[in-house]
Amino acid sequence: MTVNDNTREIEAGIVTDLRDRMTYGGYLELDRLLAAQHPVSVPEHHDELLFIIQHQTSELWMKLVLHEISHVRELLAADKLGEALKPLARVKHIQEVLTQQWSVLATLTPSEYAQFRGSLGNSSGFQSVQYRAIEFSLGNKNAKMLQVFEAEPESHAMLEAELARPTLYDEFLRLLARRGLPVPASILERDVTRAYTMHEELVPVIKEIYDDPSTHWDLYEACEELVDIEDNFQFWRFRHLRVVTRTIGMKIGTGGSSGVGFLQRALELTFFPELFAVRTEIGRA
Ligand code: HEM
Ligand SMILES: N[C@@H](CC(=O)c1ccccc1NC=O)C(=O)O
Repeated sequence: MTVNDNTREIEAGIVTDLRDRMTYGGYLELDRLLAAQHPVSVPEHHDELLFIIQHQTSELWMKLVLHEISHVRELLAADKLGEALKPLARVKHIQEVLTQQWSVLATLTPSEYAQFRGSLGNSSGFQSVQYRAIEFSLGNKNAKMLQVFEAEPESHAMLEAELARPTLYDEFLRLLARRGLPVPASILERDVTRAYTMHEELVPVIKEIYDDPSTHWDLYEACEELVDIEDNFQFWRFRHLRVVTRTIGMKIGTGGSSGVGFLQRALELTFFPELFAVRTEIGRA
């Protein structure tokens, strides 16, 4: 019964005796999750908790991105393109959350950050193994990045495995070839431990899809999902760059890089070059 005291009645059916039952906190291991925020500044700076949580939530979403990209690659290898479109769309939405989230950290002023930046030592996002694995899985491979993880054998092994694995785009192009599209052999046989680079000969193959979407509808849809994913990746990089610029200006990074200049150069990278190059050709004779 709702009495007019603006209070919701707890229904009789609601389980309140939770001894020996699965609970919310138990299932989610919240005791461990919520005990993992340890500011290192002394005295503790109020805003360091924001900094930690922004990174930890990003790492949780990155874990899911990797999980989904792995799944998509397995589905593509099994010729299940239709099924792969759902997890691919999920990746895109996670990226949107990750990009939106920058606005929370942007409330950190340069003065506040300067008060605890010194406590971070040489730690840096550059050392994020999951971030590097996502970059690798999308085609931005670089064996030199493994050096950073030599002191962390598990991370090193994970990244080494990712380096050797065909990328999302490799799997997609292999599927195109199995579908009868004339994907050049030089691409299908490429050394997958190297960064993917532009292959001009692939552009007319992709153009076949864009010139006749109804014949290749699922391929067409997949190409556009990949373009969304590259766009979203660039939006994340750009937001990072802007937050870094407003927070530390032109200071060098804690990881030892030049800072803003180094991050700026990442904006020149591309995962799926032919999917962008084809746009110049569409509608041309
Ligand atoms: C005030 C906030 C931040 C500042 C000032 C900052 C600054 C920097 C700088 C200067 C670098 C270049 C490497 C270095 O020399 O340290 C870097 C790299 C990186 N940061 Fe941040 N960062 C911030 C927040 C974040 C957050 C919230 C994340 C999310 C996980 C993140 C992830 C990364 C990643 C993945 C890299 C490597 C990028 C690449 O290799 O292109 N950063 N950051
Ligand atoms: N590289 C940043 C420090 C930083 O942002 C950071 C430090 C520890 C863990 C993650 C970080 N995030 C991104 O680089 C800086 O130079 O201020």
